[in-house]
Amino acid sequence: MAQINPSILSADFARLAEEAKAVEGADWLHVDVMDNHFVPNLTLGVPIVESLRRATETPLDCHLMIEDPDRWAPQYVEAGAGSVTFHAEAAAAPVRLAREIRAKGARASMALKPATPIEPYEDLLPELDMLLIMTVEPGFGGQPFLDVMLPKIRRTRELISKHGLELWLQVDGGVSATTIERCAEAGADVFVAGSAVYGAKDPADAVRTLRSMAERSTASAPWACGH
Ligand SMILES: O=C(CO)[C@H](O)[C@H](O)COP(=O)(O)O
Repeated sequence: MAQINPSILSADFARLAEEAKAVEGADWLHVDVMDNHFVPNLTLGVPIVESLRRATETPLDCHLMIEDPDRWAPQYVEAGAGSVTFHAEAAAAPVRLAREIRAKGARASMALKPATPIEPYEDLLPELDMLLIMTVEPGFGGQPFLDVMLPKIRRTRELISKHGLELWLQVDGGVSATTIERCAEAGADVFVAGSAVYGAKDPADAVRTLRSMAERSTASAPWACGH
């Protein structure tokens, strides 16, 4: 089943609780944590995640675009995140960190920037619940989708199938009604959408539309059966 995770990076930060409620019905709320070091932008941290946890029933999918995730990621689990994504380029000990996130009770996920290949991480995949392939350079919403990432999505789906893993494959960046079908056909099953959801007149309806487009595109994919 396709999952749609609205990215609060495109929400109105002065009304975060209302903006979170506006997309109830989404699978997860994608929370973009940026430290102005790993990426050239600054957003929010642990206290706001704690507040969001109280403001919505939707589980929180925290994407840490930060340096030193080995130190900070466990605090996001304690703050109430149901899934925590750290970047492969930033983690000093990704296996140890994934195990710690899981041991604390959240789903462990690792992200790859566009220029980072999947192949060196093949042996780590069983340690993860989700792999995030960035389809823009991380840091800002509203950027155009990088379709040169489609082969990497395909290769990652093949590795997941080869190893028989129950790993979710998330894409983030430029996902919209014009790009989601290509991502789904390539093998993604979790879709982060910022401007395509919060830029819509009815964000909840945008979530439903994106989900049905993705589901139609993957209905006959062998890896999607029973998903
Ligand atoms: O991680 C991100 C940027 O680093 C955002 O989640 C992403 O860009 C979503 O915004 P949009 O759908 O508008 O591209």
